[in-house]
Amino acid sequence: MTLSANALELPGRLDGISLTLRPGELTAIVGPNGAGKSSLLACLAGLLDGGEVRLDGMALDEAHPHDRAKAIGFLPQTPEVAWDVTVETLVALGRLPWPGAPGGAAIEAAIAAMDLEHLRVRRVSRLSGGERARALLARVLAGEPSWLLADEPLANLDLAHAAALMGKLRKQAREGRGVVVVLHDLAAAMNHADRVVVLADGGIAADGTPAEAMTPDLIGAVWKVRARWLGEPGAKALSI
Ligand SMILES: Nc1ncnc2c1ncn2[C@@H]1O[C@H](COP(=O)(O)OP(=O)(O)OP(=O)(O)O)[C@@H](O)[C@H]1O
Repeated sequence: MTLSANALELPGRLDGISLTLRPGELTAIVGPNGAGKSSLLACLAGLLDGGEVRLDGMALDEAHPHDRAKAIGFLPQTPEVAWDVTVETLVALGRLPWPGAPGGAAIEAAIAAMDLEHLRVRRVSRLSGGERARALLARVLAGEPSWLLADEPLANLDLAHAAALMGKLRKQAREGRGVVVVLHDLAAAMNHADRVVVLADGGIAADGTPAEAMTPDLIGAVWKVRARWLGEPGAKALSI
């Protein structure tokens, strides 16, 4: 089930972006502030209309909203939680696209995957920023979507949870999901992604394996910094 975009256009935001994303891969979308990353992700999720997006050949805007919600799980950059429910209830809300279907196992798996067992009866208003981010991602995972689209999921996470989360997202991809994440941490993209799409000024500046897409020259041209990669494959750091 591929997810593809054809010549997406949003004035001042996206400038004719086409790409095909494949299941089983962790794709990182990177780029400077304002490059269009969130806009692209929202278009791929069917939440913003920038043109043609197809899920396995079918136009996303023709899919029933329930089917779309089952296929694509989306975690926005600043998710709102409308009700001050417990973590367990919040995660269970991820089963809404599946009315009547048993979801206990999926909810438990999502709670375990996000390391939330000890917080399950805690109300959302009493979580730290990082705990809340993990609970919100668990809600998306509980829906067992074929595609997982997350906008800056590392933003509030400490070092250990950020590394663990990238490992978990990679595992989701290895199990057959398509995983697409917007990241600012280029080292996380280098060490964990299968594919990196670099955006600049609403267009694609590079697209390939992390090493192909994020060369020091490309980073220099897009971010206007002199950078070099240090360390071994899988544990690289960016020196600026
Ligand atoms: N609702 C909107 N209407 C018009 N322009 C917008 C809107 N939201 C964002 N923009 C503009 O579109 C461009 C791309 O924004 P977008 O949020 O997609 O970038 P981004 O790469 O995700 O940035 P960041 O790294 O800062 O989150 C920016 O110039 C932004 O000011």
